[in-house]
Parts: sequence; structure tokens; C-alpha cells
Amino acid sequence: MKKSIAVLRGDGIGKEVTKGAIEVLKAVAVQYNHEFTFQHALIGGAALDAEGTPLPAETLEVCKKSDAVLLGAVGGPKWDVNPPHLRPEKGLLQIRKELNLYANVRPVTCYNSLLDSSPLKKEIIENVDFVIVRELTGGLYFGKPSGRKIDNGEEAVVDTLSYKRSEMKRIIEKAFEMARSRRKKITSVDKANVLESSRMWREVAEEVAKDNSDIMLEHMLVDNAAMQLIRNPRQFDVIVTENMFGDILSDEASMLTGSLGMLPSASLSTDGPSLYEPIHGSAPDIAGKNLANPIATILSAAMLLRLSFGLEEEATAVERAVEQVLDAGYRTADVASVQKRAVTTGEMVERIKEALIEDGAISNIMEAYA
Ligand SMILES: NC(=O)C1=CN([C@@H]2O[C@H](COP(=O)(O)OP(=O)(O)OC[C@H]3O[C@@H](n4cnc5c(N)ncnc54)[C@H](O)[C@@H]3O)[C@@H](O)[C@H]2O)C=CC1
Ligand SMILES: CC(C)CC(=O)C(=O)O
Ligand SMILES: [Mg+2]
Repeated sequence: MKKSIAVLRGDGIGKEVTKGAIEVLKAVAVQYNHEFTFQHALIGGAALDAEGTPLPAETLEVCKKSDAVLLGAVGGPKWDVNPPHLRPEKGLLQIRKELNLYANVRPVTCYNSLLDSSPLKKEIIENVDFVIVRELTGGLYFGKPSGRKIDNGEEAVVDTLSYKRSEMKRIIEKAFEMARSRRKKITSVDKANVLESSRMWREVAEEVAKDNSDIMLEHMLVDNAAMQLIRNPRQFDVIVTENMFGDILSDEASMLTGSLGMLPSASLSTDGPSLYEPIHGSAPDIAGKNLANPIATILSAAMLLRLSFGLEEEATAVERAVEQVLDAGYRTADVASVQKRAVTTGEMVERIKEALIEDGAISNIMEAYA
């Protein structure tokens, strides 16, 4: 199969983790006789430095012409003082809007071998397997008007949360579709006791449920959901929610798995190429140190293979390789219980490639660490 992948490395650890995922995708191409081409383009702080804008027109062109997009992360302290339109994050929001990436699918899977890496008890996180379906192109992050003004002689600020019914419907329908091939349960998360947008969200969810009576729908207020994720995460199958709630809940959920560096995501488009990205940011505190966990991005690449290219066997092989390497005891620093035994980003990538190329080749690797 011949496919083109646009790669937006971005900033900080975005560069390191995408490098690792590309290496894994290249290994897949060799192993399964595919031809993947990679075209790099600028986004975020790197694009601001080079082009004066966080999303150059050329980047958008490259993405639109490709079969899928792989993104690292954007942002960093260097650009924190910039005005809103010159923030790296603005480039990420813009590309989500431009490519109609309405659905951000964030699977949360607890690996058996990492049960001791989570701050939560093993009994709580064992067999946790759910997916957060986050609306990605509406809500507060895209609200207009937004900004500062003077109100009665005092500085005031406004951010607006707005959604169209159709925007709610399409993401909730996506969640129902996903639940159908899973355990057929949806938890729709909102703040309907306070927000009008949430009351409409509930109405829409009920309407969609009427046409999907094989799926069980429950509603949960977001503050309770944040608590239930820690109390009893196994109760969840598919969580569907608006943009900001999904953003926050998924970072929280990542700690069930042991680290923010473990959660992949797919940002699905209504029409054109979809984009695949780890849920984490550019991690300026560890950037450039070869410390980042590349697994979230490698698992995002597996989602790319499955969802954009239909390569189920290859996607499963990547996921199996990750699991095998973790089972063998390899850990980056974020999930290592004994820090001095932690491996670097580069070594983790090497081990995953090795496991992919030769299934079972790494069975005794922890001997080196004993
Ligand atoms: N999708 C994106 O591009 C996102 C960008 N950001 C941006 O990233 C910058 C830093 O934001 P933070 O709040 O620090 O969030 P962050 O997600 O970059 O990091 C939070 C913490 O998790 C750790 N961490 C994150 N990914 C990791 C990985 N793969 N391996 C090991 N440890 C990892 C970091 O070292 C840090 O201690 C900001 O400019 C923010 O706006 C934040 C979230 C998402
Ligand atoms: C620019 C932010 C909305 C990025 C982020 O935190 C995310 O998408 O998870
Ligand atoms: Mg986030």
C-alpha cells in the first residue's frame, strides 16, 4: 500500500516522540511491504519562529494533500508571553478547525504490566478499558467574542461557550457508533445543572439514543465524572463530552494507565485526512533530554494505521509490540518504579521496533537490568 503521511513535529518533546513513531511506521512498512512517505511541515512555536505564524498556509496544504497527519505537540515557555493570535496553541486549534477534526478519540487502556505505575490501587485499575470521545472544534476554545475589555472602569474578560445542535449531534452519534462495537454503554458528561449548553447537549443525546435503542445511555455531571474516574473507572465504556471537559478528564484518566505519556488519540475529520496525536503537550520540563515516553505517539501511529489506512493487522502488531516491551520490563522514567533502570526515549523506540520485527525476540531483555 502507498500512503503519504504529513508530520507536524511541533515543539519540545513533540520532536522526539514523532521521530520515534516515524521509525516504528517505517519498520511496519518494511515488515508488511508498504510504501509510506513522510512530509514534514511546521506548526506551533517552530512555525512562529520560522514563518511568524503558528499555522503557515503551506502546512495546511501539505496536510490536506496527505492521507493522514501525525502530530507531536506544540507550545513552550518561549512563546508564553505572546498575544493570543501568536501562541503556538492557536496553530493547533486552527488546524483542528481547518481539517474539520470534530471527534477526538482517546482510548484509556490499563496495561497489566503497568498496574504498579499508577498511583491508584491495582484492584481499581485492573482491566480498565474505555474511550473518551471529545468534541474538538467547538466550545470555549473556539468561542467568540473572546478577550479583555473595560467594564465600569475595571478590566474584565470574556470567553464564550457556543455550540450548534448539529455539532453536538455528530459527535454524540460518533460515540454511539463506537459503543456499538464495544460494551454498548455511553456516559454523556455535562454540567446540565448549570449550563444551558449542557442542557441542550442532554436533549441531543436523548434524541440520538432514541434511534440507537441497543445502546445504554447515562448522563453524568462532570464534577461527579472526575470523581468516578478515580473511584470506579471500570464502570465506563464510552464517555462522550464537549471540548474542555474532555480535555481535562482525559489528562486525569491518563494517570489510571500510569502516565500522560501513555495515551494516544485520533482526531477524526468529517471529510479530509484525520490527524493522530498523543494527548500530552510539549513537556518543556523534559524536552531535549531523551526522557519522554514515546508510547502515546507510537499508539497514535497504530490508530492511524487502523483508522486511516484500514491496516488492522499492522496496527495490532504495533500495539502488541508495545505490550510485549512493557511486559519485558522496559520503562521510560515516567512509569519506571526504579528510576535508574529507566530507558531513554530512543531505547524504548528501538525495543518496540525489535519486538515488531521479530515477535518474541525480547523475552529475556530484563536480564540486562537485573
Ligand atoms: N496537544 C498539544 O500540543 C498540547 C500542548 N500543550 C502545551 O504544552 C506546553 C506544556 O504544557 P503542560 O501543562 O506542561 O502539559 P504537558 O502535557 O506538556 O506536560 C505535563 C506533565 O506531564 C509530563 N509529560 C507529558 N508528556 C510526557 C511524555 N510523553 N513522557 C513523559 N512525561 C510526559 C511533562 O513532563 C509534565 O511534567 C504548554 O505550552 C501547553 O499549552 C499542552 C497540552 C496539549
Ligand atoms: C491547545 C490545547 C487545547 C491542547 C490540549 O490540551 C489538548 O488538545 O489536549
Ligand atoms: Mg489537553
